[in-house]
Amino acid sequence: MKKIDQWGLEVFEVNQLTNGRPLTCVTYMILQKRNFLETFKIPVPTLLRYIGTVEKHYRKENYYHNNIHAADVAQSVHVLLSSPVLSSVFTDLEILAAIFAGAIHDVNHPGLNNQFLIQTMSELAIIYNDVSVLENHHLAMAFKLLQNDGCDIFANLSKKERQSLRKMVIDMVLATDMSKHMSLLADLRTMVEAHKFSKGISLSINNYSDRIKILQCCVHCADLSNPTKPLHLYKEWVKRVLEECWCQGDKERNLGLAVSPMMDRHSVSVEKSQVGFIDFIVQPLWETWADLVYPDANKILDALQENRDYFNSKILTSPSME
Ligand SMILES: COc1ccc(C2=NN(C3CCN(C(=O)CN4C(=O)CC(C)(C)CC4=O)CC3)C(=O)[C@@H]3CC=CC[C@H]23)cc1OC
Ligand SMILES: [Mg+2]
Ligand SMILES: [Zn+2]
Repeated sequence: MKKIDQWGLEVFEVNQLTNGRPLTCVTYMILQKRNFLETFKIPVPTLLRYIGTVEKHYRKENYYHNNIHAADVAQSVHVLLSSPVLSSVFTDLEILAAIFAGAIHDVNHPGLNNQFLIQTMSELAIIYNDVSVLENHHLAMAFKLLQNDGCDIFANLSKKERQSLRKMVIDMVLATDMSKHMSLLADLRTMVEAHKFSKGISLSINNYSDRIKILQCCVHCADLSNPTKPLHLYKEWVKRVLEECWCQGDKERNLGLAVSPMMDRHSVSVEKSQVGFIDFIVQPLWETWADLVYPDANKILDALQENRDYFNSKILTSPSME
């Protein structure tokens, strides 16, 4: 577990070693490492009870949106916020909020996307009026579980700290809704451009909207970090996300609903969709993040490029083999 600070933690091995409790283990290690248990007076039994309950509310039957993905995102947030360029930019409370957001950001995910829940007028879509249905559900569940006996890990924070943490966590998890991706990226680009003119001056951002923007992007980057990880991990995530998408596609087909492109096991080209996902979504976001924390994310950008080239080389070249 000394790898808790490294990009590319063997999170599937951690899952094996912890008998299926990687989220509890990773979250405990990170908070311990950052001395947050002392700083925020979080009793270990309370942390283990709460995060253990959260872990149980991730659906193990999901191939992708499960507790391993949550552990992966929480740990990735931890590494991103350890970036030297960002050292002394964020307060301990902001970092605690971001790690917590990463840990709970997909809790109780049904393995179906917002579009499906809305189209089938599911209970969740009715509750949240079709607006960021999943993301609202993850947040409500996470904060509800805090009220379980002996689970309030934030009991020893001041009222003001609790309110601030809650607002930041809500803003970060709502920003993991992919429908917010383009506007989030545009805002980040604007900030990076503005920061370039203050070259050399360390990232000094003193208004909430800029600070939360960077934290939102940090969690969003972590949520879209699969293609930036060592290839063997990335390939495992591709297998899992496709399995989960294809299950949804099967449900859509059986319900006579239109099957979205990536969800159709009979038509999707795995390699093509990964190259497209990287070119249109992942690379633009990570390029901008890497600009913000230059040069700290250069190795991550290189790994992304290598992984893109790998999948691109696997695309069947001769058209006849389409
Ligand atoms: C490891 O591979 C993946 C991991 C996670 C995801 C997720 N996908 N999405 C959406 C992202 C936006 N989106 C697409 O871009 C689908 N798509 C196209 O529409 C055409 C294209 C750009 C050429 C290729 C392409 O990928 C739909 C799916 C989510 O909302 C999930 C939940 C939150 C974060 C990411 C996650 C996708 C992966 O491989 C595609
Ligand atoms: Mg999500
Ligand atoms: Zn996620």
